[in-house]
Amino acid sequence: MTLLSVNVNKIAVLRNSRGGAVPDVVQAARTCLDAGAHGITVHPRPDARHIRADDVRALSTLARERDVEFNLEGNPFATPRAGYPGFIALCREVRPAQATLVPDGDGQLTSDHGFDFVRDGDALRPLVAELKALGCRVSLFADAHADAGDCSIARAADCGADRVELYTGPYAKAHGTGGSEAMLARFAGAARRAQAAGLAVNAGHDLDQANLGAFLAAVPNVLEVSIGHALVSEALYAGLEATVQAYRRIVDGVPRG
Ligand SMILES: CC(=O)[C@@H](O)[C@H](O)COP(=O)(O)O
Ligand SMILES: NCC(=O)COP(=O)(O)O
Repeated sequence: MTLLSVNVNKIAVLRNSRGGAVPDVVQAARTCLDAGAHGITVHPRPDARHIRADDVRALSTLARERDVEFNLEGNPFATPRAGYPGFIALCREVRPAQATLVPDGDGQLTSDHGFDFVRDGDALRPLVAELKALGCRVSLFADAHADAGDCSIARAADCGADRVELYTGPYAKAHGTGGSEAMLARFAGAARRAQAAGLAVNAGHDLDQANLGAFLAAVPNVLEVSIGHALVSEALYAGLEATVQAYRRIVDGVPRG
């Protein structure tokens, strides 16, 4: 079974564009949960361009009230600054059910790569251990490399992680082109290598209603997808409740009518 975690970053983008409190990020998250989302994801960034520390606290409270998973994503190596206490500090404070570590540069437009587990392993290991001691499940953002070479995804297990989140941007880009089948085979291989190393598999980035079904059909045992940009965009046309319900039908494997 694949769980749907809705990323509400983009609700905060809209709110911040006017500097007020509308739209309400917590109300949007509540609507998603009421519509069937299994959890909520946010990825606060050091420049606080969308989700802010206070949003993290409020959404964490909502997730606890609703007994659903709160997935906090971010770069554990980003420098804290005014308004951004740092990813690990936020995890210490709110203890998310899942902490997903992502190797983004501070000014990056969006996430576009996973960890290099050979290079980053020694730095990740103590952070993963601390997060697990806090009670968080730990997932590491990972590329689906074409082969099982030195940067093999299986090395995420040596860092102590519970899961990897496959960075699905390259698949989304290839979807609908001639390269889609090869890309799906690449992701299925990466998932199998991770699972063989004892890691469970999540996936996310640029997944949408058009590409999600084929991904889940081809890649074995994806436990969770986190989806934000496309879902919030599609909700502009169809409404948030109906859009979340449409994603639920896809992750639940309900054939499209
Ligand atoms: C790790 C990942 O793929 C998402 O968290 C994505 O980066 C969302 O971040 P933005 O909403 O800032 O693009
Ligand atoms: N981890 C991926 C995520 O939370 C949402 O990514 P996107 O759907 O906004 O690209």
